[in-house]
Amino acid sequence: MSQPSITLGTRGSELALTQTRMVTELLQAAHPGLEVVRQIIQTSGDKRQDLRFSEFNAAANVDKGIFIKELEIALEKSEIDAAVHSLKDVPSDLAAGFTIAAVLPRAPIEDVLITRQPCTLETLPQGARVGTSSVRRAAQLKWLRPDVEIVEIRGNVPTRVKKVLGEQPLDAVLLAAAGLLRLGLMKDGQIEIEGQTLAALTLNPTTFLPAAGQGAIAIECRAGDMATIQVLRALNDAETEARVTVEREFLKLLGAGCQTPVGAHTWVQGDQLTMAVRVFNEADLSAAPVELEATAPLAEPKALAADLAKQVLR
Ligand SMILES: NCc1[nH]cc(CCC(=O)O)c1CC(=O)O
Repeated sequence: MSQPSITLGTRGSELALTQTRMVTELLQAAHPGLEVVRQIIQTSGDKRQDLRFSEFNAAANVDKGIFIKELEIALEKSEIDAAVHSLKDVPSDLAAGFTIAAVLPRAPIEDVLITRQPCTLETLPQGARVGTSSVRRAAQLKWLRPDVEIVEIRGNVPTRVKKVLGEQPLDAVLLAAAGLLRLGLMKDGQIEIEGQTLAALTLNPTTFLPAAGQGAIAIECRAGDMATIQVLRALNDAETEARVTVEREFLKLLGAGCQTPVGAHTWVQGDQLTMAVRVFNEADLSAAPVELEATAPLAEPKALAADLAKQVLR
């Protein structure tokens, strides 16, 4: 009898490979004897790391799934059975014919402020130069600290961390805690990189709102592939699923992509799900954001998203 097997597609970045290793181990634990094969696929997002931030955002706006399109093509051709993604990078309006079969238990959702000396958003030096590749982070930081200068940075996570080192260093960079933790770069409020120690302040998600889906790993497959869906479903975390469903549904109802300046923070208390959102005006990032919060039964994440989206669009 041939051994059952599943082929996982992934991007080739260190973070993507780490996340795929996590999925592989969880699949093998849930299904003893299952063979898990890995296939690395380069995406157009990986090829465009040389583009400037604004050009990249323009490209990403036209083509929302810049980090996932090639993986979906491989799924369509049955070259892979499932694709492992950072959910944050997956468009909220998933292409037809695909489904997110499982989301892993969520990692910390917060953003992190990385500096050479310990520092907060309040004590960042006047006029500090801060690197980010996210309009959501840029808009929120400018809102809290109008004096800072946002510097567009690109590249993978370690490359971005290193922007606070070297010859003309930035004063700070902002990155997701999840990626730093998964890469083993951050521990006890510090980052160790190239023999240097940096300060890493985890930002309170009620003050600095994370991206929808931040910290969640999603596994996507063909919507009609029931055998694969069943295998993947064993890894799904119900609470994470409810939270990311409301966050992503909210983005979708706003017609927003991964580059839209929207922060969303969700939490679960008993059988109640709450979401706080902060929505900036894409055409005028310096305008005051709309800030709202609402609660609904945990079992009705889409109703909660619709309620908040209606209020924002009003
Ligand atoms: N867009 C890049 C990206 N996609 C997912 C993560 C981190 C891991 C996560 O949020 O799940 C990152 C890097 C970052 O924003 O710091």
